[in-house]
Amino acid sequence: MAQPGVREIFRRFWPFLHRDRRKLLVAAVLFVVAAVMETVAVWMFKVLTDDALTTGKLSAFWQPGMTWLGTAVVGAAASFGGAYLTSRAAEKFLLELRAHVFDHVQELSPDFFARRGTGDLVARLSGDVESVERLVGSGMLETVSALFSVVLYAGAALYLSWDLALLALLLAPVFWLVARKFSQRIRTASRQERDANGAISSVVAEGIANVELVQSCNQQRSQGERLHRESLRWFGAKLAEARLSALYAPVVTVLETVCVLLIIGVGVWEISAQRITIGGLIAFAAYLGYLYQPLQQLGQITMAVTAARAGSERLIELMDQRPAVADTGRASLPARRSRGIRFERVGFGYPGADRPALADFGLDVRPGEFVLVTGPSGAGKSTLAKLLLRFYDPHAGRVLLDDVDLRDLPLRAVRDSIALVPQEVAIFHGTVADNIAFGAPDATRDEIVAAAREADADEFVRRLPDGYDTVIGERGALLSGGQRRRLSIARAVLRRAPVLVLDEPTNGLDRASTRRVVEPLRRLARTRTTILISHDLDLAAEADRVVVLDGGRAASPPRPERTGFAGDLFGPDDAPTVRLRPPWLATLTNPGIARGRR
Ligand SMILES: Nc1ncnc2c1ncn2[C@@H]1O[C@H](COP(=O)(O)OP(=O)(O)OP(=O)(O)O)[C@@H](O)[C@H]1O
Repeated sequence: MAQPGVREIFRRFWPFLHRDRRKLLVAAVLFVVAAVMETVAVWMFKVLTDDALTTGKLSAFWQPGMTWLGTAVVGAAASFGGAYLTSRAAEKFLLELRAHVFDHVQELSPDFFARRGTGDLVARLSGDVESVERLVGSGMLETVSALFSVVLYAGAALYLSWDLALLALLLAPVFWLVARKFSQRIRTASRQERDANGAISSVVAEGIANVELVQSCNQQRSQGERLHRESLRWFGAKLAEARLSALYAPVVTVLETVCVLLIIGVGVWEISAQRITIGGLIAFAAYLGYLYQPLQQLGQITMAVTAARAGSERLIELMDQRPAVADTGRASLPARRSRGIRFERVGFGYPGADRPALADFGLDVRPGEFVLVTGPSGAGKSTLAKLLLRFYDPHAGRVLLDDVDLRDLPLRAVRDSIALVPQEVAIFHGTVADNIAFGAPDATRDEIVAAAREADADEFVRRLPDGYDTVIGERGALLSGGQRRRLSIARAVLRRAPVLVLDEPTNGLDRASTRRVVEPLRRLARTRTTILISHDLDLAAEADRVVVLDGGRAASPPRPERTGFAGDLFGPDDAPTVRLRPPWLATLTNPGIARGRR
């Protein structure tokens, strides 16, 4: 994507300022008033010099002196009001833009986040948002104020001495050229700095998230080196940016001094020819001094534009990402305790993947049924859950909830109907109670405790130092794997959804922990439609039916009765059951062991 121009930046981001446009207008008027007051104040200084100072007449002092004081007070008030209103609008712009981008990002599919570093997204929501504000909010007003100041001061200078003023204005393009040169270089450095900054945040965020893996593999040094590499890249770009920014002000100051000296020299000659008074020349020099400041500001606005173009490019890229699913369905579901689910010849492939994750897949789960979905790694089991929660839409076929296509339902209704216990248990920094109530923030403490009981989590929670008020660190580092799972199940229970989907809830747990997860599951499944995704064949005995997925297709026919898994899948010893047994199962177990469990 090409960097957007200023017009495009305003088109995209003005809506976030639109509500404050009146305040911005008032601020602009106040800045103009302040500039007018400055102009009048300098003029009063000229009058004082010529009428009172050079003549020594006190009577000539009062009127211009009081006028000067009055303009100073009004100018100060206008300046304060303008600055305050600008800051207020600017901060609100930041709040609204950040909230909008964050809300938008939250609607994107999980796949989007898998392809991007967290740090990069954080950088876009902080530095990039601010760089856009510095142009669209405060930058715009500064430009208005600087332009008015230039017109007023230049007008007053022209009025005092048009030939001196012309000489000064002829020198102005020098400043413009210098600003242009600098801004081009700063643009490159700014973009590089932002990219490197995003990469640093990603390395740090990943390092912290995966600290156990890093330590167990003794990879601290390589992670440190990764950070060092990105830091060096950032350091180089930041230094280049700092060098250019730091050089810009002194270069302008030297140029300014040369110009002022040149003008004073010519001014002395004008005085000798009596074309200007001494007060007039001093006021002229003052206007010139005042003039260079807004000119300098205009130069800096060029830099703000440069930074905003780089920042807005990255923000617009984010804002233009379309969610994988459209929330346009308006159908409604009948009120019911449990719901049926049907996958009808579903085909789906992830963006960029070379083969489909699901192909011509069919599955009919009756209301209240408990289905175990099993199969080898990569068979498409988690994809089923993702389609069911509408993180994605199928490319072919339909997924139905109570005979209604998910696409015809509002997203909220779909997700309110289905509680997911994901493979990776997400824990937020907060108390145990907050974590359980994440999907149902209005739940009372009694409801939270009841959900924890149902998930067999109550006992271990009560043993924690502050019970339900114990703050568990980010990612639940204080809890065991099994405890985290039970917490996640309690969270799903509290949502009281008619469908429960569990993705590998016993993965990585020992027998005792598995039992403590399975027990509550058995109870929960009695009152809900349940889909349990698992490699664990021991769980088959809990289910009404077992569905085997292989390569994105159903590999075994579904069975209607609740008779247990082992016998169903393998049949009696002498039956030709190997046909039903996918190759990966043959290495896992044998019929004798499987039946022995029952
Ligand atoms: N975000 C993604 N982008 C591209 N391909 C993906 C993505 N997620 C999964 N896949 C691919 O889709 C296929 C099905 O993945 P899925 O996660 O559904 O398998 P699974 O049966 O749940 O595996 P496991 O038991 O290991 O969790 C795999 O080939 C996987 O590599």
